[in-house]
Amino acid sequence: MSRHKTLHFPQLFLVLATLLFMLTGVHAQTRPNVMILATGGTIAGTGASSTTTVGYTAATVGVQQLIAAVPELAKVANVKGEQVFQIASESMTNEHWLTLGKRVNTLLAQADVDGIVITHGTDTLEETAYFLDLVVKSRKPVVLVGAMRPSTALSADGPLNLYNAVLVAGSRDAAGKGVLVALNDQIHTARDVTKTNTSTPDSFRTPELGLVGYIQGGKAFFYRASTRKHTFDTEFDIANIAALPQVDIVYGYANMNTVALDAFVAAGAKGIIHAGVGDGSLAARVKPALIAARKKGTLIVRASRVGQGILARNGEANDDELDFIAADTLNPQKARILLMLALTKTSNTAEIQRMFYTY
Ligand SMILES: NC(=O)CC[C@H](N)C(=O)O
Repeated sequence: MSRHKTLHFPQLFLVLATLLFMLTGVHAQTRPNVMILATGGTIAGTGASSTTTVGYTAATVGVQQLIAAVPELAKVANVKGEQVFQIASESMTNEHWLTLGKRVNTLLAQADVDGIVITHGTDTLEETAYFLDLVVKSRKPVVLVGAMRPSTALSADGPLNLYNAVLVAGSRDAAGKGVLVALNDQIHTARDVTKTNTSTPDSFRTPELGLVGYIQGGKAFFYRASTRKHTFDTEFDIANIAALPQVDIVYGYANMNTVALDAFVAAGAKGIIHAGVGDGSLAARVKPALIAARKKGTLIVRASRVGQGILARNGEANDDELDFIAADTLNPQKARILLMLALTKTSNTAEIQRMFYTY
């Protein structure tokens, strides 16, 4: 005798209802919860006309308007917005970073937040990204995004960049990869990405070390990850930090003098990033001032203005003897961030050099 029973109406109804629920209700529930923290920049900028791509005003459009401009977001994530700041990113300060970092950590500790997108001006986007890469205590994705054209421009890049960033922040594959930067359909690591062009949409690049992924057809694809420690795996904790130590950058060039260096040291700089020419070479008339500053207690990190390559420790200067630190592959603006955070833990140069080879 057959064990099969005919499905009667109430059972059939239940099966159909369950199927319908799975196709609609459950789908909505499984969409990731992505928080968009808006800070300003060109992505929130407006110009006088649709052909204005320079000379516009940054940081005028609010986060709800940014979200409303991309209704497609609702299909890929449960998106909420929060206006953290409304500034052009050249005005970003250490205080803004501490506020933002603490807010990100608070949100990521919540079970109902799966990932965070931060909209940001592009000028210092790489710096904020690297700061967060060192202080965010979570494996959940954090993605920085900006735009090179204001929201009012023809072919504005902000809306698609935002959509892509939300996709990355909601992607399981992005978890544990550190803070990411997504613009122009590409995904980069915070540590290695840099702005390379004053105005074109392909400005964000990771020269030599390479991007880590692409966004295409509504999906993030990853091909590599950084070997450097980040986020959940760093020794830095800003929870109880109200201010960061003063660290400044002196730029190297032919005919360089010590005016800026002396002024920074006199103003109480705890550390100086020497953005030297070439492999971080020290001009004959600047070197004695750096040595004197170190003797007085200021930490000196040798970095390069070149933009690519390893800064060789004990190469252009005897760092062991002078008690200087080599920046490894960090550009000067990122070396400044690591030195500030390092100084919250120690002023031991060997320890700080270890950090520069770790993060
Ligand atoms: N493309 C941009 O976002 C640059 C605008 C502005 N200078 C900023 O960084 O916020």
